[in-house]
Amino acid sequence: MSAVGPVQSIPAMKWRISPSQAGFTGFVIGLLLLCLLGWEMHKHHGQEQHGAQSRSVASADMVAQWVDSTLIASAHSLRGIKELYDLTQAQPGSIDAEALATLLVRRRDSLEFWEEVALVSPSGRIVASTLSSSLTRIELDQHAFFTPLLSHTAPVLEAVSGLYSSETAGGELRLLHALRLENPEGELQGLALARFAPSVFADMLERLTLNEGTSLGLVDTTLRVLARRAEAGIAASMSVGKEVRTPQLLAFQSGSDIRRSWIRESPVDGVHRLYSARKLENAPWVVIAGTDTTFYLNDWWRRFWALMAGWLALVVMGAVAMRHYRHLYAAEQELRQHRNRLAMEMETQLQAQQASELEAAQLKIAAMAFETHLGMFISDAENRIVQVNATFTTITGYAAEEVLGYNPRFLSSGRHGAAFYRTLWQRLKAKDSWQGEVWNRRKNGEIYPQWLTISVMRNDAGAIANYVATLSDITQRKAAEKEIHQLAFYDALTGLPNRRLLIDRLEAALKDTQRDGHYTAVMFIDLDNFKTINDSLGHYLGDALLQDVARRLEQVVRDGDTVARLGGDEFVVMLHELGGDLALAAPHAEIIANKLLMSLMAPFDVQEQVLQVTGSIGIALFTGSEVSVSDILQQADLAMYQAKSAGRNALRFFDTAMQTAVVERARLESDLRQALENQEFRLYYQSQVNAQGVVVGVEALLRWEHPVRGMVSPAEFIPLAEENNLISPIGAWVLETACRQLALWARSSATEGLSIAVNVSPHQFRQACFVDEILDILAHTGANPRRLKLEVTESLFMAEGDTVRARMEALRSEGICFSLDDFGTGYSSLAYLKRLPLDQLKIDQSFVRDVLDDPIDEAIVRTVIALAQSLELEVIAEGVETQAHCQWLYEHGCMAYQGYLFSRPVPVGALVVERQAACMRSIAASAP
Ligand SMILES: Nc1nc2c(ncn2[C@@H]2O[C@H](COP(=O)(O)O[C@H]3[C@@H](O)[C@H](n4cnc5c(=O)[nH]c(N)nc54)O[C@@H]3COP(=O)(O)O)[C@@H](O)[C@H]2O)c(=O)[nH]1
Repeated sequence: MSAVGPVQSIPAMKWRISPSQAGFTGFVIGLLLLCLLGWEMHKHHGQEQHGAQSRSVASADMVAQWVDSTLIASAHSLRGIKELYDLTQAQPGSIDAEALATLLVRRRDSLEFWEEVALVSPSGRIVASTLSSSLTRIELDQHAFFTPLLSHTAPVLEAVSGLYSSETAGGELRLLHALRLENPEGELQGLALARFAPSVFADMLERLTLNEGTSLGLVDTTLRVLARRAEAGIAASMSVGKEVRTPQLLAFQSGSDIRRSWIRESPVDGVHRLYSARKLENAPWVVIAGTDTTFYLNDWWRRFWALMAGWLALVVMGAVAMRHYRHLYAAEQELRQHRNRLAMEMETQLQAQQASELEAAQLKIAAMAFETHLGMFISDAENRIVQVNATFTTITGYAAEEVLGYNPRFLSSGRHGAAFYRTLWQRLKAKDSWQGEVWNRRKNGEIYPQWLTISVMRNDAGAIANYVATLSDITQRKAAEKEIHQLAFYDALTGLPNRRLLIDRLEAALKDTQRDGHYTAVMFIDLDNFKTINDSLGHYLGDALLQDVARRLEQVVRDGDTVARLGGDEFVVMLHELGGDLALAAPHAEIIANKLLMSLMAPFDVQEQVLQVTGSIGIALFTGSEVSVSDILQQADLAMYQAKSAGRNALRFFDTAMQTAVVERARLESDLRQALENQEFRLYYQSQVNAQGVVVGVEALLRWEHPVRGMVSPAEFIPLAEENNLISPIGAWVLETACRQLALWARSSATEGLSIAVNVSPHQFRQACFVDEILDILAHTGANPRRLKLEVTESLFMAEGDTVRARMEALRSEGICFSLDDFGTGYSSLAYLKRLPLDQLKIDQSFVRDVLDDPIDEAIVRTVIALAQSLELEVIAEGVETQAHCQWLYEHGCMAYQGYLFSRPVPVGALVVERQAACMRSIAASAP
């Protein structure tokens, strides 16, 4: 029995499409789907390209800003030179070429990348320069670069050259930065020129972290590479000078656009890149940043192949369905005569099957789209998570089963307050979408930044059905931004704000003071003996010391104040809001400056070395006045030099007299260089007597007979000579003269027993050839080494160790004696008294002066005498001016004296070597 009812003949199937129609329809759907995918991929390609372009534009902008800031610093220093030049013009004859050259050297050394600077007259004559070669002129008219600077009509005031081969740099490629010098009428006075190597930009690029496939380059006007760096690890300096002339670069250079991007093969390494070029503001150069196209299209290709695979799967399934359909259709044809009900049932089944297959295929595509490189999660209307993708798990560390059903708030880091989330929800509900930066917490507790996009999905009735959130981890981008900021505005060694950030803050402070009338103080700090430490103990230790100094300075000032490092051992402290009353602001600044000096004076324990440094501070105060930032820094700089001249470890406020003093000092320095050659030095002698009044020796004291100023005190010119490395030739002259005198005295019985004490500066002693030089002088003068005494000061023993001791012992073995000068004024360590081969302690005159009135000085002198006795050293007191002083010293065990009581320092002809019997007799008589 058949289970089916009577079979009805199936009417001709007017309502159902034929297999060919279905095939055509499937083909059209497939094609439409393909177009949809094509459109989507095209859009995504555009987004990727846009993203890569934005990144390369940002890199080019950052490097351009950086290079510009370097050129601004250079221009700033050139203007400083111009001001110097203006000063010489305002006071003709106030400063000669040599003094000017000395100031140029100081200027050049203040900017690390400057190699040489020069002042050139309009005719090309070198007025002053830091060049050590004998170059006297530059043929300005033979170099097109100088033409616009020298023009009389609409001249260019400042210019930077392209690469050129510098003769004075041994034919190496160099760059020039030039500033036109004009008088107030705008007439050409000359040029200030600074030469520097393109490697400054290569060094900058080396410091950047490059992403995979990226390149950075800087080209000059002739499209030659100044510096280039590609991610492949080629050093930034390797392609310098190479020409990179491409049609795109030429068109961009001649056009008016500031930025432009294009895609092409690299003329340097052949890599296909998207390039973004950017013109500089301060030089006719171009910065080019490139991104490898294969790198940034990586994701795009992955997504393309995934969608294509989905589409192919759908096509295959459609084909299978079609085949099935054709069979059914044939079967239907055969069963046309069967009952309609049976036919209807079969058709219903067929439709249901088709629908479920199509639904399955669609779900598969949706699932594939969900698995993108972005983290995604979907939550329901109550904001409970219903689905997450694999990237979500990668970013947050949470697997799907750990988060399903939970409110996403468990991801919060706690960094955003309630107001942040309130605003987020208000915007989301009003606009159905929100995006922004959010700090969230990973499963491992790490807090990280992410870019979050939330979209609202509504049902047909308009009610919220789901929230779809996409998130990307932007930790690396943030780190890169931070690194760029750190490099651009902070000193790499100490982490302090650099010159650029300091100038920004000074400009802001200037505006603030104009508004609120409060005073701001700028303090220029220079370490007094840093160069010596750096040269003798090495740069590594010097760097560590600078880091410690930076920390100490920071500890003294308030959080809102600024401590910056300009380079080398130069620091600047800026104190804000010192009030509107100068009478209060100045003392306040002075108190802080004294605290800064004190903080530097405490010993530094650097890599197991105990170092002693001091600083000199120059202070400039300003409020809403007409001064510029550069004026303020210059004023503080001048005041700092004043503090140095005042004996270091001191502070000075800026005043206009300083400017004159600086010029004066430069002139003295220049004269000092000529003094030896002009035979202006004289050696004076001051007698040293024993307790019987017998003159046992003399101290040789240097005098400078200046042709205009008369006698200049050694206290004034010895520090200057030490600073300018003139102390060695001067010291050698003193030793030579003293030894000749010893040899002369040896010929007479009245003077043969006299010794001469010669002052030796630590700088002189530290010269590697010092011992050989003395032995040579002794040999050719024929002086008896046993009559030569070298007076050294405690500062020689600071951080010197075994070298000093070895040299002292070498000289001691020849019979030369050592006296420790100014004893008690330094840190008077017993350790070196025991270790070093000393013969005599010299009590400083500052203690002797007040020994009768000041109990502290009295105690110090007693202690020094006792110390000398216990160490079996001789002791001599200097500055003995009265008989009372001499008597006190005699009674307390000091048996040798030097001072005005016996003789002032006099030329050798006026020296009295007979016994000073009168004063000693009365002392000995009254002694207990
Ligand atoms: N490296 C070198 N330093 C030198 C040399 N010659 C001198 N100097 C140092 O210069 C400083 C100043 O020296 P000067 O002005 O010569 O003063 C010396 C004496 O004139 C002075 N003195 C001596 N007796 C008295 C006195 O009774 N009263 C008084 N008020 N002053 C007196 O003291 C100075 C001696 O100094 P010292 O060397 O510490 O014994 C000075 O530091 C010199 O060292 C040189 O050739 N090389």
